[in-house]
This record gives sequence, C-alpha cells and structure tokens, in this order.
Amino acid sequence: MDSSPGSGAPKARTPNPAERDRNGAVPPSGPTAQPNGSTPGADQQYQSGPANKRKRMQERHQARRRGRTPPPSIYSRRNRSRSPSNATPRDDYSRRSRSPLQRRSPEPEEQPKQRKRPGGGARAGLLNPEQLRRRQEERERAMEEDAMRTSRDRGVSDVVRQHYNAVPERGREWRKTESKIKGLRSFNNWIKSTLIQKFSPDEEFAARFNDTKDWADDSTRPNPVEDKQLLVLDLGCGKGGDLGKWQLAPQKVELYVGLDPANISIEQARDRYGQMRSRGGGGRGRRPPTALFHAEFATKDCFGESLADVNIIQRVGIDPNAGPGGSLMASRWGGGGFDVVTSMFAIHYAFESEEKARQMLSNVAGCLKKGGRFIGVCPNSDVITGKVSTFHKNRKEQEAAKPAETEGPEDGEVEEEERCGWGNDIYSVRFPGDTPENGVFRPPFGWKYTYFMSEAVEGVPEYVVPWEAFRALTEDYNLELQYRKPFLEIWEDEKNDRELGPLSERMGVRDRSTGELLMTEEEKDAVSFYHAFCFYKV
Ligand SMILES: C[S@@+](CC[C@H](N)C(=O)[O-])C[C@H]1O[C@@H](n2cnc3c(N)ncnc32)[C@H](O)[C@@H]1O
Repeated sequence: MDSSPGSGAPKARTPNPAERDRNGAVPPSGPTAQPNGSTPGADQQYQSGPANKRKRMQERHQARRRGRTPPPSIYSRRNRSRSPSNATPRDDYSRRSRSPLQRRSPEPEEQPKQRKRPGGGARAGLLNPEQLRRRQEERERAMEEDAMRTSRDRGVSDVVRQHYNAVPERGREWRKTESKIKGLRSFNNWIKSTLIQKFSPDEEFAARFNDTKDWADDSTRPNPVEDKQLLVLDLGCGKGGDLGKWQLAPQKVELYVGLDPANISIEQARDRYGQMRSRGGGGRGRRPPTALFHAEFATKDCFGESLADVNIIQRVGIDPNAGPGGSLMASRWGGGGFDVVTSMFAIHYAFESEEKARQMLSNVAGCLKKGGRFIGVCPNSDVITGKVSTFHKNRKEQEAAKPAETEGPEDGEVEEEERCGWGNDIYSVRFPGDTPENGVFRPPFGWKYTYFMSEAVEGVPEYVVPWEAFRALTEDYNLELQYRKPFLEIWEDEKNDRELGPLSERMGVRDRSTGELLMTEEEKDAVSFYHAFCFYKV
C-alpha cells in the first residue's frame, strides 16, 4: 500500500476522485513518482543524494497546489514573521491575527426578520389543548434524552480526563532506561518527529530548500531571520511530550499552543516548557542553539466544544463556523491563523459521536489558514476491521464444529457471549459490545473499545475511527488528504533518509551497528495498530 503521492511534475493537475488510491490520497503523478514500497538495501543506507530528500519534499505540498495562496487581502496573515513594532509575542498575535470574520455583524439578509405585529405569528396557528400537551411532552422527552446523552458523554470524557491526569510523569531518564516499552516509546516519538519534519514546513519554505539547500546546515542557509515562522496548535497535547520535536522543526516555530482537557497534564506541559526555557531552548539538531518559541497552554475539550472562546485562539484567528453551512467569505480567505494543527494519539476520542467528530474537524479547519496542514496519528481502522472480521470467522467455524446443544443453560445460568478482543503482554483492545461481522463499522461513530497499554493507558474507552468515513467527512471541512501510512511502512520508507535515519539512531529507535529496530515483537505488534496522516486545508 502506498498512499504517498510523489509528483515532481511542475504542473500538478487536480485529480478526480476516481484517481485516488484506496486510502483516498492523491496518487503520484509525473515522471519522478516513486514506486510503491521501494526500500533501499543496506548498501544504500543513509543515502546522501538528493533522491531521498526530494521524495520527502515531494510527498508534501502535492495537494496544496490546488489551494494556492489566496490573493492578498486585509485578512492576510502572511509575511508576519517579524513584527516591525516592539510588541510582545502576545500583543503581536493579537494585533495581526484577530479574525475580522468572527466579529462581523450579521449581513442584512442574515438579520432575523421583524414581525409586523409581535405575537401575530403565534395567534395565526393556534393549537388545541391536546396538541399543546403533546408538544410539551415531546419537548420534555427531547430534553430528557439530551440530558442523558450529555451525562453519558461527560461520563466517558471524565474517565478519559481523570485517567490521563493520573498517569505519572516519570521523567526522561526513566522512559529511556527503565520503561518496559522504551523501544515503542522511542519509535512512536520518531514517527511523530518524522511527520513534523515532513509536513510542518509550508510550501514556500520547502520549495526554497528543495534539492538545493539543506535547512539542517546553517552555513548554507541564506538568511534564517527572514524565514517565515510557524504558528502551531496541538489538540490533545498531553504533558507536552512533543515540545522538543517542535523545537527541531525544519521551519522555526514562532508560537506553539497546547490544549488538552486534562488539567494536570496541562500543568505538566507548562512545567516542561518552563524547563526548556530555563535551559535556553537548546540546540536544533546539528544546528546551534536557537531561541525557544513562545508557548501557551489551556485546559480545553477540543472535540466536544468550539475553540472560539480560547483567548489565544481568538488572537491568532479562528473561523468558528468552518464546515458545511459556514460562511463562504471565511472559507475563501481561510478563516484561521494557524499554519499547522496537530493531534497525536487523540482524535479517536472524538469518534464517540458524529457531533464530536464534526466539532473536532470544525475546530481543525476553523483554526487553519488556507494551505495549512493537519497532521496526526491514530489507530488504523484497517487493522481493527481485519481483527474483527477474523474473530467472527473463527467464531462461526467453531460454532459449526460444535455438536448440537441438547440442553439450554440451567436456571440462573447466563451464557456469556464471547466478545472481540486481541493483544499481547503489553497492549490489548477489547470491545465490550457487539461488533459487525464483516468488520465494517456503520454508522461510523460510537464504536467503543477499551484500550490498555502497559505503563501508559489503563483500560480507557476509545472509539474506532473508520478511515473512509473520516476521510469523507474531512471533505466537508475543506481538508484534502495528502498522506496516510501505517507506522511500520513509514519506518520502511524513511529509515534511510539522510535526516530521519540518523535521527532514529539518536532517538534509540535502531541499533547503530545492525540497523535493526530496537523493539520486541510485542512492541512491533503494538505499534502496527496505528497510522499517520496529513491533510491540507484547501
Ligand atoms: C495518548 S495521549 C497523547 C498525548 C500527546 N498528544 C502525545 O502524543 O504524547 C491522548 C491525549 O488526548 C487527550 N484527549 C482526550 N480527549 C480529548 C478531547 N476531547 N480534546 C482534546 N484532547 C483530548 C488526553 O487528555 C490525552 O492527553
């Protein structure tokens, strides 16, 4: 499976839906497209030629050609990397990024129509007492259902929040040496770094360093001061584990905003950022130390609520109505002010209901500027579908092989139905309820399972993110799929990249002498549950 487009053709045309591969990604077009799954042999390790780098650059920005830079407007947030004023970073976002779209007063046609005679409408359609009683009952029933739904939703959210709040912050040293799953932790971190390296830079930055310049080498860098810097929003940032990765992003980050409903995690993220600050930001890989970005954190449910009331989000810019029925003006000009929205290991919490999944996408699209990137990782529904359908197949075979039951269960005896689940010593997935026999999750929301990961996740409810339904939904929010790949395929594709290969050694992902992944078979099995994605706001 190869979902990575790799067009080196100067004029990319817009592919029609039939041309998409089965992941819905835009297929390669043009003479330099890479063949599927081509992994260089050991003798090609750490290719230093331009081919590898070109591939990385080509994978990004392929779909973006569709969503070319909008014409300049008073709403434009481009060319804002250096403020001419002496404004502090906070003032700066506020001054330049306020979204006028959000504050717009309604257009005349949007204003509610004035009634000629107040109350006249109600008198025209008088209801008899029976109808009134029925209406009242309906209203009460709807309110009751609403309250039940809210309390059920809050129940799950509270469990998730309390769980993450309770996970101890054990420190880097422990995670690197003592942890039973240190190989898996390092690998997941490398995957996230890889996504950040590949997809966080904007088209302009990537084009500047494409094939000719190496952003990692300051001696060849024209004038870093002139680089436009990134505004990044992290939904479900947890304890701030990705702050260091953003400090190493090829295109410098100006502002990082971390949101998460777990208040203790947010405090820990703030502390972590404070420690980075006190160390002076640290070096950027092979580059000399560079100033640390500004960061802000807030406790926020990013999937159940709109982000429009978060102060820093307002100051950077948000279109609060992104999605179907949103303002044409807002979507034309992008609406949001962020260059990148990221959500790592979190969007599965949004698939509890269609309402939440849409709210999550509205937040993502509303915060992104046109051309912005939405990058993330989540459980791969293809894996879940495979496991569920195999479970049902085996169950049926076993049933068919069993001799016919002569007696039913005895009085008081309850026959326990077998539920679908799998895993190993370090992770497990268990469905508490029925699962579809063919493994296809329809409707695509609310398919709850319990996830366990040694040292990290203690039986927390999560929801299947049926990939095709998710991708179809993203179209309503002007998000176009650019990349989707299972974790182990990303490893095969990128392990010999001239930046990402050595990074994997520094991060303890692979053995320096053998080149092998430093993960047990159980850890490999656990990471194969996930895939990564990147969408562009068009
Ligand atoms: C597995 S952790 C991942 C944390 C971090 N992104 C990382 O990669 O290390 C999942 C995170 O999703 C967060 N989360 C759960 N529900 C959320 C919601 N409704 N909005 C935002 N984040 C949520 C949890 O609080 C938790 O911090």
